[in-house]
Amino acid sequence: MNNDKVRAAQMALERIPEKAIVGLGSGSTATVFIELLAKKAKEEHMELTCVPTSRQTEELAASLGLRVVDIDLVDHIDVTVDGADEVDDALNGIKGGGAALLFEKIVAAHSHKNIWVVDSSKKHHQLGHFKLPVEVIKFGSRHIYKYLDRHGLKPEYRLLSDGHRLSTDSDNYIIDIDIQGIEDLDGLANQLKHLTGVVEHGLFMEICDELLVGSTGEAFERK
Ligand SMILES: O=C[C@H](O)[C@H](O)[C@H](O)COP(=O)(O)O
Repeated sequence: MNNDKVRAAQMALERIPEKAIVGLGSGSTATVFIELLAKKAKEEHMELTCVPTSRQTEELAASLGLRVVDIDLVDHIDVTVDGADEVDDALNGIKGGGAALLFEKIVAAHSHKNIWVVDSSKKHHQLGHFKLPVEVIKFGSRHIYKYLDRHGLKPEYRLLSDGHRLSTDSDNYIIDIDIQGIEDLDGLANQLKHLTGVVEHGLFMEICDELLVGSTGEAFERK
């Protein structure tokens, strides 16, 4: 197991109350957290209800004995622990490298606290090293692709290893775009949200409340 991920996950674990509704993120770092959480919950008889952010996370959490419920069955989520693909100094980030950005953003929006667990390679002064995932409805997606191309964003459909296009948990496509050098990310987020056929994008602005960096043991709170 990757030590940086374990350390970040352990730091997050300390922040989970004995009784809580917990949002479970997706990806490899979130997976480490879920495994540790399931172990601690069993050993310490924690009273947890968990809300997953992807089918994969749902299956994992249930298989480890965590109580998993649909987001619509809870009024709110106390704390969500998730990974990120890139984070800047203001704790804004890019997510969706594992194509789970839509459910992740919905769960985050209903969480009182959002904790991200990363290693220091994900931290950059400005976002754009990681391609920004944009989730689009399949119908007419080629037109969105062409729009993004015309705007110099170098779009690429996310493909599976067999060359077919990836389908998300909501049966949409992901188009990854290059946002290097773009300073007005709020403007970009707004522009993307207003494109008919775009379901969501992976820019998570002012969502992360606390960032835990496993490789250094540092914790940062959003100002
Ligand atoms: O869609 C996937 C999620 O946004 C993940 O949280 C993100 O890709 C980070 O994953 P990992 O911890 O595997 O680097």
